[in-house]
Amino acid sequence: MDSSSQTPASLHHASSHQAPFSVPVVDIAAYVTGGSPEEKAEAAAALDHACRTVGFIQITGHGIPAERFAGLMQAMDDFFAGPLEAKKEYKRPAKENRGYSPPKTESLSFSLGVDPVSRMNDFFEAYNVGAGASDYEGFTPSTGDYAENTWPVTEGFREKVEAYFAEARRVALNLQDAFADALGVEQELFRAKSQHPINVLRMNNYALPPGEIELGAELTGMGEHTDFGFVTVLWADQVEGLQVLDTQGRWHDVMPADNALLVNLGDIAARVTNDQWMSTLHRVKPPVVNGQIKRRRSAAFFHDWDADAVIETLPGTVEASSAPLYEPVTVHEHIRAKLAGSRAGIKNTSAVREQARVQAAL
Ligand SMILES: O=C(O)CCC(=O)C(=O)O
Ligand SMILES: [Fe+2]
Repeated sequence: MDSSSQTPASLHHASSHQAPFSVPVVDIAAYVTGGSPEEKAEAAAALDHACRTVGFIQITGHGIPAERFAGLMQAMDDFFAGPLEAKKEYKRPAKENRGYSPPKTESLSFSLGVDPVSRMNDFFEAYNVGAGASDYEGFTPSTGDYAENTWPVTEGFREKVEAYFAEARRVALNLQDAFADALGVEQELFRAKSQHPINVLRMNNYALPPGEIELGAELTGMGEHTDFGFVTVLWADQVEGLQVLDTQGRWHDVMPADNALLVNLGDIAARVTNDQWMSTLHRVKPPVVNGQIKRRRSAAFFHDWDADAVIETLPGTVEASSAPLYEPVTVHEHIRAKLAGSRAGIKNTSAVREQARVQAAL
């Protein structure tokens, strides 16, 4: 998998005695097209191994047709190419997590309560869409996690993005069933927590206009963070920039293999498994070539469960002799604390375990 996962040369000497870092490739077709019990068991075992050791996976057999990806990329290109002032028309209050986020208005490391290394906000710009209350029939939310979307006038944007959103959501649900099998719990247990899931698609554009880069400055596309939810389905350009922290505290560049989607676990998965599965720290530092950022795009679909679902350890994940590592918390409370950090600059003080891992990184 040389082309999909590389260790920067400067890290080779430090890690030469360890197994090389790679993000496992798992074919999930059995869960997409209804494979045999044996095929499902094989995929579930491979997912379980990846979730215990890396927390990032590359999935093939996801069943998303090429034209859905092409549509998503086109929609992103058409919108982000517009002038900043026009894009700012689509800004929404931070707590709604919808619409346009201009460059340098968010700081993901604050979601962990960690100061950004550069003391500057992250330079990505993003457009967020998500499940609104009206998407769930007969549902009246008691929290503000289900804001309706704002759609830009960009021609075709809404249709293309909605079409991709539906596919990514389906993949997240296929994975959720596979994860239940991998953990040896009833699929119904996770489905019951996903009656009206907080689902968000964040389309990220890492690009800075020429002249905005101070060479030598510590530029961060997106600061180190763990994702907040259960599972993230991540489409990304095959351009370097995404870096993932391994269990030894070292960062590694990760690029998706041809036709693969990246998948990573979020905090909910780590909390319900009492950290047997990993909510892996990651960040984005796109390469600077000839004084210019090499443009990179990504689209992260977050499947975050219902706002009122309680995040607590699954049966069998806490040994009789040990205690749960996290207090039970609702999805709403957990997501609020993280978003207040990244989008409103209020340091999250409830991410003690994740914070310690960032600080231990080399
Ligand atoms: O751009 C990427 O590859 C990662 C994006 C990401 O981590 C996120 O949106 O949470
Ligand atoms: Fe992320």
